[in-house]
Amino acid sequence: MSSPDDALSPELLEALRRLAKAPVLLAAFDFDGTLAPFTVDPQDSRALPEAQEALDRLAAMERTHVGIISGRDLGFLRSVVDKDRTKLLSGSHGAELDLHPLGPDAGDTTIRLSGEQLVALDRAVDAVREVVDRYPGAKAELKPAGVCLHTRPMEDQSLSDQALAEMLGRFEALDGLRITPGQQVMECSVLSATKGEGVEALIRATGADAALFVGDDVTDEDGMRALRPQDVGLKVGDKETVAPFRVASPEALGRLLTQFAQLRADALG
Ligand SMILES: O=P(O)(O)OC[C@H]1O[C@H](O[C@H]2O[C@H](CO)[C@@H](O)[C@H](O)[C@H]2O)[C@H](O)[C@@H](O)[C@@H]1O
Repeated sequence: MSSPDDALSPELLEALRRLAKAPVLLAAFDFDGTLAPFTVDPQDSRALPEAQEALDRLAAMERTHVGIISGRDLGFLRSVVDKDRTKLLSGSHGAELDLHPLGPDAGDTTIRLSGEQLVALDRAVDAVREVVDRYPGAKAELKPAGVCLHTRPMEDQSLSDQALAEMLGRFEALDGLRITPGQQVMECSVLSATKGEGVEALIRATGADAALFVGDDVTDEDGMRALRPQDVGLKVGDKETVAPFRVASPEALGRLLTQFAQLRADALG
């Protein structure tokens, strides 16, 4: 069903029509807040059915690659958004790559931490656990190269802000961490990869003539900045962005993707 805030501007429609005609196309997406609305428990998060259907449809088309570039790890992405194993995956904010649709020699990247990085990660995990103990409702999420403090389950907004600020201070006092504030989350990684590297890796691996990248958060801006002049950046929501286009919500994106999949199908004939 369409909604009044869905009407695509003529400029966005024109950009999508142009992208749909690319000889080789990459359509790449952030996950949380973009394909999937936020949930209190990160494990419950799923792409909206309309968005998932459009991604699956696009990924089945010739000369069309679908990528997911997320802060989530590859295990989560495989089991939740790539069940049919047709998508290119960049996990852990660009640190992990799974390029299986391109064949076995496409150049996957897995995380191997040095002794020093493992020590830094242990210290970060301890710091998160200490903050979780002090703030009822706060939760830890462990990842292959990092750890997050989640405060969405906390009822008191000012306590949530306080927990996030305290977590930031604790991370800043430790060595070897890249800190990424997010949406009611404070995350750190012992690796320095960004979503810019994720976008570049997928463009390089697919040889895409043109790419679409869609994201909602601060970390997605690295991906937006990695786009080339012929590519299109699309922001979900109202946060600051370098992207030239916006949609209001994951729901609006799902509807746009249905239209975009049809444009691509028509262009491929
Ligand atoms: O790069 P993304 O795909 O956007 O992942 C960024 C982080 O998203 C997740 O946290 C966010 O979504 C949760 C589920 O909706 C929500 O509870 C939380 O408040 C959000 O910040 C995820 O849990 C993190 O690991 C990702 O790094």
